[in-house]
Amino acid sequence: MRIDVVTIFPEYLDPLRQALLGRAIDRGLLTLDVHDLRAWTHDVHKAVDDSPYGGGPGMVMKPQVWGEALDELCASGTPRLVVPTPAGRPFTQAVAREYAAQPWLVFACGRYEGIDQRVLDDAARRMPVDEVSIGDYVLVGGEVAVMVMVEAVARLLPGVLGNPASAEQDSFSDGLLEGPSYTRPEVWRDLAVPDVLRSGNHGAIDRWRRDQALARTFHRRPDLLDALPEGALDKHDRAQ
Ligand SMILES: O=C(OCc1ccccc1)c1cn[nH]c1
Repeated sequence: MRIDVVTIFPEYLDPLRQALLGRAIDRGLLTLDVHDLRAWTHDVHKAVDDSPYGGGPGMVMKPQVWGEALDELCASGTPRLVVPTPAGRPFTQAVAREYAAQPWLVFACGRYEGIDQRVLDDAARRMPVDEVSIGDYVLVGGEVAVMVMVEAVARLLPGVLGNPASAEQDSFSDGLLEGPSYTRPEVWRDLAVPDVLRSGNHGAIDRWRRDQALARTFHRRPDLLDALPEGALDKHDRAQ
């Protein structure tokens, strides 16, 4: 997978080159190229923003600079353009799986009040464009949202995670939240590990884990229960 990121703060994306993701990049499992948007300005001040038509607070990112950047970066093919914004469709594990199947993603990091809408409208004439939200809050720029999405996507790529099973058993992969996890010691500050997990009875362990996931989902994210496909919950589940 090829990933390009366009931003006025390229160094903000440096953490993606650390640890597991950094090793995946070094191994060529994905490429990550980060571009400074100001490289496509032509004025001495390298201006990337201007006042909003219709008035209002803040500034809007100029269309000309973004247009030239995307023209150059997307000249050799048709990537999917992903634009983080509070006004986007929700980024979920399902979207991460969708993106993990893409050969080429280009992320556009907005700052200020955002990017002139015509940049996205023009880009949509020649590539798929997704305006995506990672949550219902407002950041200062898209860079942190891009790091969230790149991490969620990259960990799904073959070979990135040591144990592929952990991507399959993700939270959300069966539509439920993950239950609690434990490791040694058996008792810590007088808190004991639930007996069933040390019983060696894997049927009982699987049942207990599912019950814990159901209870946690019911209490913290009842919306996820409503979204479960028909028949996802068996008789025992419903009895919880
Ligand atoms: O703040 C976000 O993106 C940065 C951004 C982009 C455009 C204008 C303002 C801020 C964001 C919040 N949830 N998902 C994305």
